[in-house]
Amino acid sequence: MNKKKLFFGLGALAAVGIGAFTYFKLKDTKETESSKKPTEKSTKKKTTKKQCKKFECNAECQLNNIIKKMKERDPNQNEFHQAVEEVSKTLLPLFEKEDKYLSVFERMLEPERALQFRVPWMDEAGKKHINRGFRVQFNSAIGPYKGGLRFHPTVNLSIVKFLGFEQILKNSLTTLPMGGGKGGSDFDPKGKSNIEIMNFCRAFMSELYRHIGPNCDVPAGDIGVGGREIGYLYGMYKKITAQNEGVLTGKGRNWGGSLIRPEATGYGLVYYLDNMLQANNKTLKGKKVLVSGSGNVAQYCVEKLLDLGAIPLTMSDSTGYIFVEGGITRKLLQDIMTLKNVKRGRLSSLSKVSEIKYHDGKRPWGEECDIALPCATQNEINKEDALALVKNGCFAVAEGANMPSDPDAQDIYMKNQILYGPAKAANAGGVAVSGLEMSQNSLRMNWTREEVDEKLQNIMKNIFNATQQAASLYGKNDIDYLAGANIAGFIKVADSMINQGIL
Ligand SMILES: NC(=O)C1=CN([C@@H]2O[C@H](COP(=O)(O)OP(=O)(O)OC[C@H]3O[C@@H](n4cnc5c(N)ncnc54)[C@H](O)[C@@H]3O)[C@@H](O)[C@H]2O)C=CC1
Ligand SMILES: O=C(O)CCC(=O)C(=O)O
Repeated sequence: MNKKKLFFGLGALAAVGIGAFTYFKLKDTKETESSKKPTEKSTKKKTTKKQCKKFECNAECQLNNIIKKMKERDPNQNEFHQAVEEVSKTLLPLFEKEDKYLSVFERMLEPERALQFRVPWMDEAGKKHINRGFRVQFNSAIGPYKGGLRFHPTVNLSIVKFLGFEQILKNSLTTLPMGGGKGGSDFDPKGKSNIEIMNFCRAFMSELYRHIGPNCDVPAGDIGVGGREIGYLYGMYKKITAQNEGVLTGKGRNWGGSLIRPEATGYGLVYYLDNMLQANNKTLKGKKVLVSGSGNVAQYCVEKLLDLGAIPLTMSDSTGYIFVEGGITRKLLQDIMTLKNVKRGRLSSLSKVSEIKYHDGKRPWGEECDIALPCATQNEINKEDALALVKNGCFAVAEGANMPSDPDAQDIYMKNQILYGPAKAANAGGVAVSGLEMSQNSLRMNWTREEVDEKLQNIMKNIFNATQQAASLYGKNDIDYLAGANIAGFIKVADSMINQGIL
């Protein structure tokens, strides 16, 4: 190499170095200098794709870059992308006002820790099986990681990350000190014997135990994980560690559980709905309600609807739905609880009961109603379903399940001024009472049913108020509770992350 070329090469390297240093320095400064607000002019600047270069990039352009990078990093995680994109759209007005939050948001998209492990177990016939276990410890800015475990054949890293990401903001909304996490396995509990369920839970905990603890990470239930599974998981944790401590929630009431935890997600959903209706001069009494699902959340949602004088018309499972013209009665609900929780059977087995119409392979969203409460699983309401709801008179949707409405369905709610209670606000009652279970464990005390229920009602009221306030500050309109929930949940976590430095 001649001297001229060497000189030129060194010069170019130095220029790139100085450029990169200045860029990262600028990024750093944005995050730590929280008091510097952007000027009116800079927040209003519109960006075209052409303008999208490092130093001209406004909030929208920077956000697009963050989303692009996230997708490139994990191209196959569709559910996670969906959850993040929904949140990011609603946070843009906040980022435009306070650009310190952008880099925090970027950091928030990367889990603090994502664990994947082998779960080998044996069935009753002596056959060996291998499943995959996951625990994503997403964010601990405001407290120990907290969130459920899902056992379902569809579970993969994308599902666990979408659920864990939602959990960060949901837990923040509860006002309790809980970070976000989620876990599970692609194990399918359907058709397994009690002994097989126990074998699997023991195998799962024999790895998970080393990563969790009452001040570090506190799992609970979700789809396919109820009181029975929490019992087997807790028993194994105790056997390995010799510690009797609040490492899981949803425990049995005789061994550290909280009263009302089984009911909490369904009850909390109806409390949130009731607050949302009252704020819009409506009531629940006499309203016809479509409920999907027939598991933990759906069952107690129907129970609370009956308490408050509404008329639940439907319930469903993965093979179809039941419609009851005059409304599901307490007696029928009791039968469904026994069918699902004890016999572990299908709703189709009720098809011969005279007052029930069973619709095989369908979802309930085509029926006439006032209110829809999806309580089964993600993306169970699509564009066609949402259009059918609107056409058939539905004026409110509140989500018991996590992310049950796909983005098209959400757009339709918005365009038609449907009162929409998004999952991370409306179904936060479950994790809120899990937080109360943790408090009772720490205090070594048990609160009464009435005490816990009163706290749950207050928490759901506060969550509704927080989502309402943030909606009127940053939302597209005063009933944009989706934006309200995302923004109210995000600010608390983001401020805590900023306070704790770049970790
Ligand atoms: N258990 C809890 O405390 C909380 C649960 N959730 C969410 O609520 C939803 C329901 O959970 P759980 O009731 O706890 O579970 P679960 O296991 O008790 O019941 C799940 C229900 O969903 C139905 N289901 C599952 N996949 C389906 C599909 N593809 N199509 C139609 N129905 C289907 C099942 O048949 C069952 O009725 C999930 O989205 C979960 O993430 C949200 C907050 C807390
Ligand atoms: O109670 C908990 O920790 C779990 C609740 C949960 O998984 C959820 O809110 O989706």
